[in-house]
Amino acid sequence: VEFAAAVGSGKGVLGDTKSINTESVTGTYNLRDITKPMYSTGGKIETYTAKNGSTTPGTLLTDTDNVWTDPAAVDAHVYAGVVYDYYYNKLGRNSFDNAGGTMKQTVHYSTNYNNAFWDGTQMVYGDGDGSTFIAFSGGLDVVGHEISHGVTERTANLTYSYQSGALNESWSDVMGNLIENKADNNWLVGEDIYTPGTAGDALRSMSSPSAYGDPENMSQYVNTSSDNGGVHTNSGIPNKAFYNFVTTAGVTRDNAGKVWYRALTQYMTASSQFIDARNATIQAATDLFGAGSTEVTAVTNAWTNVGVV
Ligand SMILES: O=C(O)[C@H](CCc1ccccc1)CC1(C(=O)N[C@@H](Cc2c[nH]c3ccccc23)C(=O)O)CCCC1
Ligand SMILES: [Zn+2]
Repeated sequence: VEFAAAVGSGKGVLGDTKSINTESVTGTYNLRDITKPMYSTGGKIETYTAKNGSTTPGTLLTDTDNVWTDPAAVDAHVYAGVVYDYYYNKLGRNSFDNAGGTMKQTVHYSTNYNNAFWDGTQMVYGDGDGSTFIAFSGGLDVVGHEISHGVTERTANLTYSYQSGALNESWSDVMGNLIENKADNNWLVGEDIYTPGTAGDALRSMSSPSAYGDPENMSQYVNTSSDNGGVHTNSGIPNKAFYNFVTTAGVTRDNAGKVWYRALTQYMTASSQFIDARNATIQAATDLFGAGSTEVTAVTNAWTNVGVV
């Protein structure tokens, strides 16, 4: 068969060896995953390299022996598959567009690029400068965060500024955390790719946003025009609300994810403010678990605790 699914191997950014879904094409291998349900309608996961330039998507990565030696590419590819699986299996969503759209990502964007982003159609990952950051695709929560921007854009499409932008940011942090699902119930964001020389630090904390100088109550909302109105800072308030909700006795991580996803896709809109997110998550929990449920009580208290009432 000319185009066949194959399984290769390679080391990720943190040096861990993992299997990779690739495509074999007469004597060479493409970094293309054709094993997902979306393949029935042509959807794939494809990983490209910008070769330290800034043209995307760049060049589809290939390899001659299916043993891959580009850690940033290995993780971008494998983690995109993990994100696809979460949305498909847990939330019934078929790729970022819910239409089985091919997921593309580009690694080695620019030089020493200390960031990653969703560009409206694909994920783009920098390599970091090696001291403040290492390759951004090495963080599963980061990959989940970026792909979730694609989900948000195709659903509520929360305007990326001020309160709606902070909600946009928070929903990406929440989904990234749910997908990463670390055993130690880690509530940090970007911990795997931030400051390789310092253990235990991160970009943000969802359980204690204030540990990183971010607000965790409406009374601490930061009025600023920088960073599109502080979207990466004020996200601490809805992030803390989610943390409150998911850590309430009787609320599971899977059910919390269902509530957050239903709120985003059924009730929130581009101009939603924090109060609208409160109402959307209460309504979603009511839809899913009933008016007097543990989940409804928990989510109501979660927002009240952060001063969104
Ligand atoms: O997706 C996002 O929200 C962030 C994308 C930011 C961006 C937007 C547009 C063009 C370029 C970059 C990327 C991430 C982020 O939170 N970035 C923060 C923190 C950060 C990363 N690298 C930095 C370098 C300097 C200052 C802050 C940062 C930011 O851009 O604020 C998300 C998870 C990890 C990286
Ligand atoms: Zn983001």
